[in-house]
Amino acid sequence: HVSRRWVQNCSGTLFTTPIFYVNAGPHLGHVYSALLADSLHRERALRDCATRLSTGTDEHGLKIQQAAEAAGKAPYQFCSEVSEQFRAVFNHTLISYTDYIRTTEEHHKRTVEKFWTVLSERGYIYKGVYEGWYSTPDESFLAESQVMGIQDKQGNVIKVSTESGHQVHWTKEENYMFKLSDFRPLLLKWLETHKQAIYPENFYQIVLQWLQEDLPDLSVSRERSRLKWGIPVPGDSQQTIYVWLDALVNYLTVAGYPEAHHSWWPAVHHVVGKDILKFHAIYWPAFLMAAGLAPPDHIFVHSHWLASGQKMSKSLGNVVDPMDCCDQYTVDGFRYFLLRHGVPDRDCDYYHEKVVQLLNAELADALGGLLNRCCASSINSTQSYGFFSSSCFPDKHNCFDKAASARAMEEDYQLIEFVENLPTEVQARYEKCQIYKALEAIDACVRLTNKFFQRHTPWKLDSTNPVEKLWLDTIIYVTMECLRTYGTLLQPVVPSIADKLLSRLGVAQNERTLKDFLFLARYHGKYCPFEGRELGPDTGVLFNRLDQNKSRKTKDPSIPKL
Ligand SMILES: Nc1ncnc2c1ncn2[C@@H]1O[C@H](COP(=O)(O)OP(=O)(O)OP(=O)(O)O)[C@@H](O)[C@H]1O
Repeated sequence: HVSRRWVQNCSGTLFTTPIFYVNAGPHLGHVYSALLADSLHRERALRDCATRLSTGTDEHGLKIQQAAEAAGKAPYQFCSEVSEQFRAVFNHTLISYTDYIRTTEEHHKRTVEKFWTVLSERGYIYKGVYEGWYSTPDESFLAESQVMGIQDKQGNVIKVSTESGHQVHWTKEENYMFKLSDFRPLLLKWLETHKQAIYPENFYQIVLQWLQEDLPDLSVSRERSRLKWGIPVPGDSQQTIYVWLDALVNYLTVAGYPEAHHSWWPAVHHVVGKDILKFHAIYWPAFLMAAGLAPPDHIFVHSHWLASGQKMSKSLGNVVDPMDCCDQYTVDGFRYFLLRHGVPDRDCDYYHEKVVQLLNAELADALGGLLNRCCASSINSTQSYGFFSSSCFPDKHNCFDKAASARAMEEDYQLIEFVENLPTEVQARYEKCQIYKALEAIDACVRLTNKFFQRHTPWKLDSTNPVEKLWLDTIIYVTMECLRTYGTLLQPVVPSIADKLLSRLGVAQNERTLKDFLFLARYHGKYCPFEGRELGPDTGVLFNRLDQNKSRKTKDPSIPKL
């Protein structure tokens, strides 16, 4: 049975978002990463599994040092202000984080120092002279194969990173190096034996490809004279720990390393954008192996939101403000759109018309319309959950039950089969971080339920006739059971809408988990606590239709303010 399977599979999981670099405020892309992790975390909680969600801010490095200088602020004050902006946006968009970490916190510094010391004591760090190309915006040294020459606006030939396009400069300095080159065989073995470690599959293949290429040792410190805003190397105050090593260790800080991480490590699921795949899928597992720890269980990678065909990014300045989106579409509407339309394995274009069209079709018309119809007092005169009649809807597998009064049709049996399987399908989609597919499956069922309602034209049934009343009550009960399933499954994505829907159906807070979820109990000859229950009092619209032109006019920056 479905619910038994869930309990068996249940173990504690720590979901993480990337920690966000505070050289500028949050945009839609950051919220998307956080939302994916948030709904994975909420879905686990719905199955009564132990789960945590961590997010936070990455606050060291040259870019922050420079951004703070430009803003005329002390680095820590600058970081605190931007970190608070991220926290405010995550609170507003209902990201249910359990841990919010800042890399400037003392306990994180201690974890990084400890982690560095372990790497050093195990012989994976040595001092060397590094000479090569350096990209300040990317905080990375690059091999010759990773740079190319282009002409700048003045016609001078400059070198840029082939991956990010940022200018690079020839740099020579004494650094601590990490023996990354030692780890190629171990990383390959890990990926061979953990084919689901990096998901979706196309990113797994990309990482395998990288491992066929040159894997030089990695510089993991910078001269303190150049980079002051960072954690000093233990025992060498002239060097600062590389910001990426510092940032990645945040996951261990949250897990409680070095004393208390065992109950959460390696049951970790990182959600990351594809731009930081190499750091998470090569450097991070190698650091962990060097420290004698296992790599994380899963790395879920997602692609980018584009604005007019280009990656939405703070350096390009083409970002969409998540707060504006929440104003226009409501928080739940915005969450639904990003998770329903965002496909992790390929980039997605973001534009207003698409959001309005999707939300009107799926949340307002299909889901909201269905709820309205079965709660309308013209059809549901007793304002209740309905009653099930097995003579109208006999058990398909029990031929003795088939009575002359049976009204259910073949398509109705198909509907209940689809809805019955929906929780399992949704769970399978979540396990692969295919939330858009989970939502697609729910939407397909919502549409089938609308058809069921339409097919039987309950508004034509005479409720004063006892025989017709039995069938009318059954139609309402079946529709409500379907809606209860959708409301329960939608909680990780649209928590407020799901709450409104379930409250309207009279489903109590403690009846909303998936642990003992049973669909259509009465059809299976079991007791159903919801049958005949009075509906909740909130008759408000589930999701108001959006006006395509209106929202656009108020938010289009090309329209000058009067
Ligand atoms: N356009 C985007 N689409 C989806 N996710 C994004 C996008 N931009 C950023 N992210 C998420 O936020 C993380 C951190 O991004 P970052 O802070 O580097 O933002 P950015 O706007 O890309 O900055 P920069 O322009 O300086 O590279 C990414 O790894 C990814 O998880």
